[in-house]
Amino acid sequence: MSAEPAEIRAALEPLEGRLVDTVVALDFDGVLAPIVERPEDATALPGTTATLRSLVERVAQIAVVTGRPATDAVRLGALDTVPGVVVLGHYGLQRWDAGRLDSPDLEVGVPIVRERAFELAATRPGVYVEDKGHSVALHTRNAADPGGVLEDLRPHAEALAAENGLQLTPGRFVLELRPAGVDKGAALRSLVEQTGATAVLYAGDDLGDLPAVTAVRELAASGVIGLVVCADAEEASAELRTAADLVVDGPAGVQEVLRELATLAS
Ligand SMILES: O=P(O)(O)OC[C@H]1O[C@H](O[C@H]2O[C@H](CO)[C@@H](O)[C@H](O)[C@H]2O)[C@H](O)[C@@H](O)[C@@H]1O
Repeated sequence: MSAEPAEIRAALEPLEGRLVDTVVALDFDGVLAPIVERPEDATALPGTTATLRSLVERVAQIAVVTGRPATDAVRLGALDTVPGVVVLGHYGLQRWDAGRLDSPDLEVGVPIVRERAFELAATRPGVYVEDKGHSVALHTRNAADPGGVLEDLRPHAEALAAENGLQLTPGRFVLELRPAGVDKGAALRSLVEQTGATAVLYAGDDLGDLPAVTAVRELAASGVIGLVVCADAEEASAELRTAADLVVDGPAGVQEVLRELATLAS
């Protein structure tokens, strides 16, 4: 059940008077953009960029932290219309900032995995391969039995990841094969360190967001005020929902939180 406005206000209270020292980190799919059947059709909920613009100069940093390639999230979210926002793509592997993209070289295992992913999809109707350059995602949302096909694919994906030095990250009807050694938790810790922030708000919805939740809790031990928001929906991670301080109704609920945040004193 989504938080009432009074509950949102109460949760944000510890950030009153310290906006300027707060990092606001937001997942993209399911948090800024409603979930849709085809990844390429995702787009930020109307009002997102206006809401981000109203906040961006008042906080230490707004970052979109996503499993997408950074430039995909920028394009789908029109994030280049929000000066000051940074986008950490591929779970923190890439950084996009003011039109400049920092991205490492491709992992050697990725081309092999890509080829094999297309083979696995060819024999499973409805399975879609998202070629993300640095990673490969097998989507089952449009299969007749999305959960069943995901479980059928899982051991193949696990073996492929292990054989090619990659990491398997499951998500909402998706299995992602991606470079190991990066996650949203490490990305968030770096952001807080770089900005010297004393508070952090993180909003997520899926399994790939859990390392960021751990980071928020660990940062609290060193005095950084943390608030975790779960953008809820039928498919949101139950673990994330339980771990969150505030549960709101999908991207519309996240926008409500951000609008309320913008009313706080700096
Ligand atoms: O970290 P995120 O920004 O949440 O990205 C995670 C993955 O999201 C995308 O897939 C999900 O959204 C799709 C569009 O709504 C949906 O069709 C799919 O079922 C979801 O799993 C994206 O396609 C992946 O590349 C991201 O890694």
